[in-house]
Amino acid sequence: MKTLLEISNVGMTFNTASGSFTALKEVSLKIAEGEFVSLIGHSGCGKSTVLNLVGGLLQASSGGIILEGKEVSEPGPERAIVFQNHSLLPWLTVWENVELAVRTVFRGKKSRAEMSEWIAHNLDLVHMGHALHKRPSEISGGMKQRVGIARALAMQPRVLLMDEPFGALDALTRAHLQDTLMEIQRDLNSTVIMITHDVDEAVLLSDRIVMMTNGPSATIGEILAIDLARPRHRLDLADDPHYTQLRHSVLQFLYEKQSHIEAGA
Ligand SMILES: Nc1ncnc2c1ncn2[C@@H]1O[C@H](COP(=O)(O)OP(=O)(O)OP(=O)(O)O)[C@@H](O)[C@H]1O
Repeated sequence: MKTLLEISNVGMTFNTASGSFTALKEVSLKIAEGEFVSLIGHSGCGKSTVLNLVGGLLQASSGGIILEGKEVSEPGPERAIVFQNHSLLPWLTVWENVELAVRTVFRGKKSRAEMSEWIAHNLDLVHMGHALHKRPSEISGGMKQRVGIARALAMQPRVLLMDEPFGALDALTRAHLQDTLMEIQRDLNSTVIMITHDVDEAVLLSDRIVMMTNGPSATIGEILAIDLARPRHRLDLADDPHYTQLRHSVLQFLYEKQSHIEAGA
C-alpha cells in the first residue's frame, strides 16, 4: 500500500520551568492511505504530542513528518483534528459550524450551491440532518461530537486526526459513533489516526494499534496488526477467539510490559 504519511525519528523536548523534558524519542511510523491507526498507551506517554506534531500544532525537536512528499511544518486543512471535547462555536448553528470550515477550504473552488450540498452531505453522513439549525447548547454531547466529525470530514482532509473523540461520551453513544465512524471510513477510505484509552475501541476500529512505552522519552513499543475481516460487528466479535486474543495482546502490553508508570506521569 502507498505510504501517505511518514513520521521519521521524531523527538520532542519541551522547555519547562524545571528544565528540559524529553517527551518523545525516536518515534518512527509509516501510515498507508486508507489506513486506520490507533495510538494507545498510559496517560502522559505522549500520544497527544504525536497527534499535535502530525497536526502541525507543534514542531518536532528532531526528526520530521512527511505528508505526501511534503514536510509538515504548520497546521493545514489536509489534516483535520477532532478533539475529545467538541470545539464548535457556540453562537453558530450546526449548519453554520460546518459551513465555516467548508468556506475556508473550498472558497473559489465550489459554488454556493455546491457548498450547501456538501455541508448537507457531511451532516447526513453522521446522521445529523435533523438538527441543522440548532446551536451547540441545544444538542447532546454525542451530537456535538457528530458535528465535529462532520466538520472535519467536510474539509476533505487527507488525514483525520482524532484525540479521544469518544472519550467523554456514555457507552451507548460511544458505540453508535464507533459504528458510524466505521461506516464512513469504509465508504470514504479515510486515513485516520486516533488516540484512545479504550482497548475494545482500538481493536474494533483499527487496522493497526500502535502501542507506546511510558514516558519520559516515550517511543513506539509494539505495533499490532488487527487482521479481523471488515465489516466488523461488535456482537459477532464478542465470541470471536481471534478478537479476544488481539485484545489480550494489547492488555498484556499495557498492564504487564508497561505496567510501571513513571512518577509525575
Ligand atoms: N507544552 C508542554 N510543555 C511541557 N511538557 C509537556 C507539554 N505538552 C506535553 N508535555 C508533557 O509531555 C508528556 C506527554 O504528554 P501528552 O499530552 O502527549 O501525553 P498523552 O499520552 O496524550 O496523555 P493523556 O493520555 O493523559 O492525554 C507529558 O509528560 C506531558 O506533561
